[in-house]
Amino acid sequence: MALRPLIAGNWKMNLDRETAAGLARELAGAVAAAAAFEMAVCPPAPYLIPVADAIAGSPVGLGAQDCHAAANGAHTGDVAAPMLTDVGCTYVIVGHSERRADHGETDAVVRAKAEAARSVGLVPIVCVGETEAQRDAGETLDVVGRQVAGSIPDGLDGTTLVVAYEPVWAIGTGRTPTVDDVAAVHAHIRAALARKSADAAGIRILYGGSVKPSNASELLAVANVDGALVGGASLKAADFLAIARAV
Ligand SMILES: O=C(CO)COP(=O)(O)O
Repeated sequence: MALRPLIAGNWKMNLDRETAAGLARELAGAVAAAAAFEMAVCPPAPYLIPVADAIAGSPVGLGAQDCHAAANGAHTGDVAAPMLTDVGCTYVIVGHSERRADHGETDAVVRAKAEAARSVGLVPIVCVGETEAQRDAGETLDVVGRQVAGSIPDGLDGTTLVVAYEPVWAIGTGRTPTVDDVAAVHAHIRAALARKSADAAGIRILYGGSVKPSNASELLAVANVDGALVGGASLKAADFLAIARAV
């Protein structure tokens, strides 16, 4: 991998205040600034501030799991991108398949969120990935290509965006695509990014979906895989660190 890999933990709707801060403290104490990887954690919104405190002064970065497309206003229950920078976030996940499914987020909505994030200097981690039915129908590259085209802003200046390829059927299931399949999709995403940015080669493309210590080194070694977006295995410090150290 030519780019410095990003190992990001998506804690989803898990942990409580104490365990979240404890996990963050453990990671902060274990990661050196000169590590071969960059690490970030994405806790639930109420725990962003205690986690920010726990990782202060460490190389571990902070990300949120979603943001609204508007900078403020009458959007009960939502969180705006400027609020996330205000509490110390550098990343925000947008368009996770769980939000696309639970909240009906379309490519256009995801793109607006990515634009809102970038406008305040947050790096969006834009998620794409096919369902099992789409894979079985041989539609994976079409689906992912369409999602990249629709969810990622045009005319990207620079590399202040990350893409995460997360096959829906691989999330939380223990199943992963073959390394050849991962390579094919990541190459396809790289080509699609080249239509968005002159810096496509510098945009990190993460793989996500059942990444664990036992499969991390083989997945992270695939061409155009520039890190991982980890769910379940990011909730245990030892497992998440083992994944990061597999780069
Ligand atoms: O959805 C994911 C990360 O965003 C992946 O989750 P798992 O690692 O639990 O499969």
